Amino acid sequence: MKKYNICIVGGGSRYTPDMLAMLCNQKERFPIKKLVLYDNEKERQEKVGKYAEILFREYYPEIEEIIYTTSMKEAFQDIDFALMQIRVGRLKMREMDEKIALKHGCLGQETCGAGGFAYGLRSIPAIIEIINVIRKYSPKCWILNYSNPAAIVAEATKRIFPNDYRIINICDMPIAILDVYAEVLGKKRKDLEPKYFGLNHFGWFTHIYDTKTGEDYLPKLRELLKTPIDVQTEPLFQEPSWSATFEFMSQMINDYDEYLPNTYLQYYLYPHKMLKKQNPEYTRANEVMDGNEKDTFQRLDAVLANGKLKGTEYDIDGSAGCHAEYIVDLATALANNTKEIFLIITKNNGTISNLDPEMMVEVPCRVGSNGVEPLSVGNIPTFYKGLLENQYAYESLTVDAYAEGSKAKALQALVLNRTVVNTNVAKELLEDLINANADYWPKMQ
Ligand SMILES: NC(=O)c1ccc[n+]([C@@H]2O[C@H](COP(=O)([O-])OP(=O)(O)OC[C@H]3O[C@@H](n4cnc5c(N)ncnc54)[C@H](O)[C@@H]3O)[C@@H](O)[C@H]2O)c1
Ligand SMILES: O=P(O)(O)OC[C@H]1O[C@H](O[C@H]2[C@H](O)[C@@H](O)[C@@H](O)O[C@@H]2CO)[C@H](O)[C@@H](O)[C@@H]1O
Ligand SMILES: [Mn+2]
Repeated sequence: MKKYNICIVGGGSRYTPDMLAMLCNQKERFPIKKLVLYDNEKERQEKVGKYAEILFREYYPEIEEIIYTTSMKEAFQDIDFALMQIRVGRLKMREMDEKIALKHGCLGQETCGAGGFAYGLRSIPAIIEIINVIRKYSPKCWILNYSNPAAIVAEATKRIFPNDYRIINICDMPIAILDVYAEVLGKKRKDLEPKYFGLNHFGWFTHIYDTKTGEDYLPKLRELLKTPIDVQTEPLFQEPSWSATFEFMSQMINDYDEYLPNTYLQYYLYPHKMLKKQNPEYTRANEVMDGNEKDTFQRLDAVLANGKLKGTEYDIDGSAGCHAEYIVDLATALANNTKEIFLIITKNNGTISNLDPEMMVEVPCRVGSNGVEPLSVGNIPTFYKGLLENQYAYESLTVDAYAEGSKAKALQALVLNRTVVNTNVAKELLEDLINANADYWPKMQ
């Protein structure tokens, strides 16, 4: 079986250690020859890189090469797959995004509203630069991007690299949702085939079919979910903010009599309610910094001190599968032309017939060695069409604001966002965001 050279871009991410463990557990179906970790922060990359060396020595001794580096030139030579998970400005800037929005009475969230807008304008230039360098050294490598805000990143990559079908933007939220609901149904995610339409973090499941019998479980699920659920075995439910998010699904399902919304719609359909739940002094970024990020790097320190994982509490033998396996599923579909179906962010081109062909929509796509092939959705009803056109106009204007360095377009984008709306608020918010992002954003006038 062919062995692949893979590069994790944002190799210092808090997700990387679990992703590496997952790659070790998946080596039979996705063998790796060379592993490269690339990050622009040396200290962080070194820590994860040293962890990778210990992990692979114990669980993947057959690997031929491990490189961790802050040099793009070194990182991107002869790569088959680049997995992109960068967070420009790290969690410190996420905290700024969330708190600045809240200061102006708007929702403070990583990818939605003013937070997602600010994050998008930081991500775009970094991602474009990285893709240009990858293409110089590995012209045919598959670039699997899940750096956020994926909707805005996807709109930018479509515009700058219009013919590059090897750039694929994907999000794991629908996968996490299906994992949770498969458990509610007493099934496995792979028993289910979803029909879905929307934009990233802004979409709806319309059917959830049994892959064998064709039965549509969505009506049954909607009934079950009208009462809040608690899926203790699901790791996400151990985090109060995620269990609250899933609990809130029942309100959305009770209020709307069709489909199954993506969890992120809570922010757009109930912005005032969500705003009231937020603490302007301690946001989700603080929870992640004090929780998952801290725990992850403490775990790495312990492994580096022990020099091993096997026989310690950090042993990965028998560890449960994780959502990140979808990346290997996707990579194997591309490499082996399996034609499996994934929800991907891709150019509409008539897939949703009554929406702009230019929109970057999130829809089921067949995936094979020639890339992604969206599956027809047809016309969508007026309510969804209106919401999606409004949200896409916001996303598109955000990319215009980047491309033209235009404050006017930035203001229009913010006003269109359902979590901002008010022009005077948007003007003040924009000034604060421009000042906070001076090191990252293009100059705007
Ligand atoms: N789409 C999805 O489904 C999904 C799911 C989870 C996380 N994410 C995204 O993955 C990314 C990583 O999240 P995280 O919480 O692990 O963040 P993190 O801060 O732990 O890690 C991000 C890493 O990116 C590095 N980085 C920042 N700018 C860079 C650049 N220009 N070049 C190279 N490296 C750079 C940072 O130094 C850091 O080590 C984020 O964009 C997050 O939103 C996406
Ligand atoms: O607030 P965070 O940083 O914990 O989460 C933000 C991300 O949330 C989604 O990702 C989930 C993912 O769906 C789930 O499978 C599991 O891996 O946890 C992730 C969050 O930790 C969302 O899809 C991402 O885009 C967000 O960045
Ligand atoms: Mn996502």
